[in-house]
Amino acid sequence: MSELLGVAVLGAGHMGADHIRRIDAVVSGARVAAVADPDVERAKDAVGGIGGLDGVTVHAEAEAALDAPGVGAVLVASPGEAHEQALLAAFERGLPVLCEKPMVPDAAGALRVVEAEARLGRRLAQIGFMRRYDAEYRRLKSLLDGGRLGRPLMLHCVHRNVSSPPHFTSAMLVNSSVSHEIDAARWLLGQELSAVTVLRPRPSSGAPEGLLDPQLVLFETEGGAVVDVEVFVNCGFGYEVRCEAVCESGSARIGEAHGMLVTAAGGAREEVPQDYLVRFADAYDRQVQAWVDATRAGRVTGPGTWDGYAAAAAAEAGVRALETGARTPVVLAPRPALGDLA
Ligand SMILES: NC(=O)c1ccc[n+]([C@@H]2O[C@H](COP(=O)([O-])OP(=O)(O)OC[C@H]3O[C@@H](n4cnc5c(N)ncnc54)[C@H](O)[C@@H]3O)[C@@H](O)[C@H]2O)c1
Ligand SMILES: O[C@H]1[C@H](O)[C@@H](O)[C@H](O)[C@@H](O)[C@H]1O
Repeated sequence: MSELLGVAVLGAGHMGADHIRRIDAVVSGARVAAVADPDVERAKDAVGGIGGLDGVTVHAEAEAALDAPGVGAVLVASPGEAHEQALLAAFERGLPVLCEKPMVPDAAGALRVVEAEARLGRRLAQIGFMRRYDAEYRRLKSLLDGGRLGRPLMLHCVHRNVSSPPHFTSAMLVNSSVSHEIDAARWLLGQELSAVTVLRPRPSSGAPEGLLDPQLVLFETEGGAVVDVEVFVNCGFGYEVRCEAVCESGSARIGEAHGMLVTAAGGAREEVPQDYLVRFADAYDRQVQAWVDATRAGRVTGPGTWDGYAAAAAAEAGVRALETGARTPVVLAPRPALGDLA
């Protein structure tokens, strides 16, 4: 296919604006065809950032962007609560979608999306778990899959943000931030998560009033592995994402060295990225390029709606565990095959 893929971007906030720039300047084979945001000025600013409105329409309503001229695919970067409606609207129109995480924040809504896609009988959605496209995570995945270190016993994970946005809640540490570790653990280990417990240390004085930050989230898997995640979204000093896999005959650690190491005046200083747009820049680029390439070839690859649902179910159990202090099972619905619900 030689024609560029026309993409409608829903949501022109931090991620949406960055994806608009990426589609325009980094990714090949696609162009921004339409942008929707209820804050139309924000949408116009993002479009202004790629040189203006030539060939791009701006809308207040997501559905209007899906129906705009030249749209052949959709990138959803609105808040999680808006994703179910956006995904179902894209499915109704037969449009392939790349949807930012969390696919849908609640498990029941996420399952409705899985079922809607199963009724179509073909995949249409890729979910934005971009760590699967990060070079270090990919190396760790092939090492574990190769079996050289033996069976993985534990994953020790760290997820720190400099600060959280104003609307961030204690539940969002689990269902927004830790959703990345949930997906990474399922993918790295090739197993579903089976139970979750959340410990709540006394909150940092750097956290906003009432926010339970940090938290220690412990998952058990169906194959008997344990995954611990320190999540700390107001650490104040850097964006740090680490993962160590401890296996029967060795361990492997990623996420340690990202910035430049500057040695001067008798000391050495390593730069620490300040946010995800820097730390995972290459992963977002590869993720969107892979989506565009697959879409233009008539295929859908990468994490799918079942991964989005499984992450939502584990996160929902995690939020219950946070509230109750109890070990909480992760219960998944039976997985429908594509076409099963036709
Ligand atoms: N993959 C990652 O690492 C990563 C990083 C940050 C955010 N995200 C995800 O990206 C999504 C957006 O996050 P953000 O940080 O850009 O948020 P944001 O608040 O900066 O931007 C969201 C934008 O969506 C708009 N919006 C609200 N309802 C809408 C609707 N129905 N249709 C279209 N637009 C709508 C808002 O007006 C706002 O401009 C979330 O799902 C978030 O979890 C992912
Ligand atoms: O929505 C964001 C995003 O997913 C980031 O990758 C994560 O580090 C943040 O904690 C989360 O709030």
